[in-house]
Amino acid sequence: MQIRLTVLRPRTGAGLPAPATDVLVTAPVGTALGAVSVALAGAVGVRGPRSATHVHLYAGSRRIDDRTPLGHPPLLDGAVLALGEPDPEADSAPAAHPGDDTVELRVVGGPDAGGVHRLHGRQVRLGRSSEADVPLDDPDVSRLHLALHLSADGEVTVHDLGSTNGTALDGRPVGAEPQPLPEGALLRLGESTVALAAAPPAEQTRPTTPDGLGHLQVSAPPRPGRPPAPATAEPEPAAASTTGRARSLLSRRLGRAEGARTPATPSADAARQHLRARVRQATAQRERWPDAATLLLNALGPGPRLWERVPAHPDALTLRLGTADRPGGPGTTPGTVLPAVPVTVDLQAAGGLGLVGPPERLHALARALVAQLAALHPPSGLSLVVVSADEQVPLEERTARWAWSLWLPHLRPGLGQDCRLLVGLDRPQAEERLAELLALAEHPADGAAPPATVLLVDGDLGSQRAREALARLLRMGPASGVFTLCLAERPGQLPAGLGATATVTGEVATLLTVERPTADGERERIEDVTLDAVSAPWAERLARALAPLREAVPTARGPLPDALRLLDLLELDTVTPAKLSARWEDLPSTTGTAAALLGTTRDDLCTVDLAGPDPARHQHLLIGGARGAGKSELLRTLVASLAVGERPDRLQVLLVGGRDAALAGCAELPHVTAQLDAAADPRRAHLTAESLLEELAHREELFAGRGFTAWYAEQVLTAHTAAAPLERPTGRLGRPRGEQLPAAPGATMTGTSMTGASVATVTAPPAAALPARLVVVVDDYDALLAPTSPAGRPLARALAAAAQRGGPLGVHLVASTGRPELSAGSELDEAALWRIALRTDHPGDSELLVHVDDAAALPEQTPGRGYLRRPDGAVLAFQTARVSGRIPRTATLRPTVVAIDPAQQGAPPTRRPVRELGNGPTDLALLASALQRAAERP
Ligand SMILES: Nc1ncnc2c1ncn2[C@@H]1O[C@H](COP(=O)(O)OP(=O)(O)OP(=O)(O)O)[C@@H](O)[C@H]1O
Repeated sequence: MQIRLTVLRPRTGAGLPAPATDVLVTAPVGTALGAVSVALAGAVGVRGPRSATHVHLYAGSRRIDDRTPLGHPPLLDGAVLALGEPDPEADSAPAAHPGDDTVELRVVGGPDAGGVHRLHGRQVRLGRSSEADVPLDDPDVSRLHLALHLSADGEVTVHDLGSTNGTALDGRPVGAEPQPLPEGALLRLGESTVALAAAPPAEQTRPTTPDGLGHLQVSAPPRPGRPPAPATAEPEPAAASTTGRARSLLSRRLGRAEGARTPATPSADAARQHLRARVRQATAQRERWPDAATLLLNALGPGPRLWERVPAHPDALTLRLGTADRPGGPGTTPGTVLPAVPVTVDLQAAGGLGLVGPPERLHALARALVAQLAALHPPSGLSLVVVSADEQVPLEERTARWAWSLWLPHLRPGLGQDCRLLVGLDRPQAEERLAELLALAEHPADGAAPPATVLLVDGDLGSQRAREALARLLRMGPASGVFTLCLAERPGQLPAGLGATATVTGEVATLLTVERPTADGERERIEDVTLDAVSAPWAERLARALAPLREAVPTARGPLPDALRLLDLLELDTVTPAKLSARWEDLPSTTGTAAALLGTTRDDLCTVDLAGPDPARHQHLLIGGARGAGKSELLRTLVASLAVGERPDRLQVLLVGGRDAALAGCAELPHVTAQLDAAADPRRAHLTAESLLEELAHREELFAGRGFTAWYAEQVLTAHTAAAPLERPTGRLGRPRGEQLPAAPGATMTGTSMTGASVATVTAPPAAALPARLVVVVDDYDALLAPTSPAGRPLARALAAAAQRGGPLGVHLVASTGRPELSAGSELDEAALWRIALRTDHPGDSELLVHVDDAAALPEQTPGRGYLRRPDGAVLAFQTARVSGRIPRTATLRPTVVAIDPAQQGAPPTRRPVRELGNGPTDLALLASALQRAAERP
């Protein structure tokens, strides 16, 4: 396990910020904080204490117990630990505890947006000065600009403190006389907009589950769709505006809205309707394009809107740049203006966006945009790449500027990029990032569309090579899947090919002029947009809130992972007999299952269900692929996964191995009744073939025309009814513990005839138990079919019979073939409704297997990648999860704490010579041992 933490050194003087160091902690799962606390103190230069008991670490204002395991809350990725004293910043943290009744003041727009302030006390002053209770970094705001009063009964009033530029409440000027400030009303001071809101209710917080590895799994985002427009009160008509600079500021927003608010409508009713439509539209637009404060609250919660913009979302990749007075839509009087509604740019339409202006303001705007992308789009649907390699700016400054973004989970490389994070903070890193993006856009890994990436380029790229790569990406446009945000001081410094621009204007650089494409292919220019900008500490707070969050489903779109661990997918990182038997306990008692989790598709987990959904149809699986494509590993993954999913008395596995004893590792699973090497032991092959045929005949007789599922359910029901009056504790099938179900004559095949003397592990079901579902797994099926395989021929005939008659009887075949042309036309080929093509040598092989030729284009470097054809005809690309790997190296190493150099995060990481332990147990061995013990539990 690896987590990134920040350690704060005790302050050296009052008012001075605590010096901070970011560290990478590498430790086995379950390591307690105490094991690394001395090293954490050492990382910030505090040496001396030899024992953990002398090192006190705090998360916020709370001391952390030394026994807290690393990777569990609060020791999650991105956490800040204060050494020796509570975190001095902890009290100023906004809204970490939703659900109480307090009122919040949110800064919803302007050059210092995003703030969320809990209102405490009777009077709260807002202003530019540090003396203000809510300081705002807005040049148009006076030092002490306005005051809010909170009465004991919860009423809030506002009055201006004699500010230079005035205050406006929903368009009406506010003077020295206190006016009620209702929730949701927009209060304007300078270029900033603030609003009162109730703290979000606790039930709006999305559930999270710690994974023990430093992350919190967040449940899937809501389905794509737009949030409904909330009901709002009608505003009062606006009054006249004020004088001087105040007039110039307010009239820009209010004057035009003013004029529009006196429509010549035929009746008062119609006027009211138009006014209602205007309010509804403005509110709906503000909801749809959330402000920075809403984003922060959703990251901290995490709230319902976190990562809502999955790729299919109608607003995916559309950025809110600021707010302006914009024309009303249908239902409002012509000429109506919606005040202070978001102005957006759709990156999918524009391809790229150029941002021009003075660096400081530009970076604050860029922070708001990157934070917005990260809070609204899940990392599986969007990756972010930050490149800041302009050699005119010192490396330290570039690094400090973008250090906050390094906490965003969207910067983690997911496609084998040679770096720790997707950043380019010097020339070689920038060249590498651009080359990677170009390669991905021009040669997508497996023929699929490249994943969406937003590339932020801050200033010049530092080299001709990188500039050329960017120019090629921009020429490709949205088809490249890369959407670029370019920052420049002057328009002439922007590269060609950006479809939209936003230029910072205004006396104090708080406005934007936006040029963007319209839906009908024209260009549109919008002036006087009050830009949304956020401070660096705000952006870091949001990024740290996102740092530990992970989507509950490992992949939701786009690239398939290069490698996956089955135990991770099964959420069995630490696999114990108790966990396994708990899963079996939860199984339904009527019909056995035969579902195997194989890996992930682009959207979801990849599962094969041999028992459903139509049990009357033959449910077999045929797997084909070239040498080294990953067939044997896929079989092992399938068998391991079947075993986790069903108890050994209800699902049994017969292994028929091919060359290389590829299935040997599975023989230890308690579900495996026999393992046979047909070529090495022709006699047993013969006996096995006979037993299989007998078993089919026996089941046909026993079930008397019914299917396995129906018959099984009936037997369980009968046993359950018979057992009920006994009032004894019942077992998992509903039968009294220790009692047998009614004898099923002949139902002994799995315990006797199919299990031979030379079997590695035999776990027989209780005598006379119900016949279990039987999965016959055959590696190298084509070898059995070959005319040179006399030993295999009887077995091949029995397998053919199982293919034709077995499905409804609960006997399923899973077979792999390296020569699809040999297995083509066989009974199994005819009957298999589930089909997989891993990488094939020829398109024709892929066609034979999954009826599309795509598997021939799969790369050799990613064994286990393939296409699954489901019984409904859908064909999905997937990556097989691995079960024969050894436990990750970090799982057994001594814990280490290493300082992180942010400037090197984009450089190739130092290679470890061995990625897995050479002689530790494989995941399969760990799983088999835990399954055996689970099977022995009463
Ligand atoms: N899903 C996977 N993830 C990562 N590596 C894999 C995966 N599947 C297979 N490999 C690796 O690829 C190599 C070949 O895998 P495997 O033996 O399963 O292929 P095969 O198709 O059975 O080959 P052959 O036909 O030669 O027996 C092995 O080194 C294995 O570790």
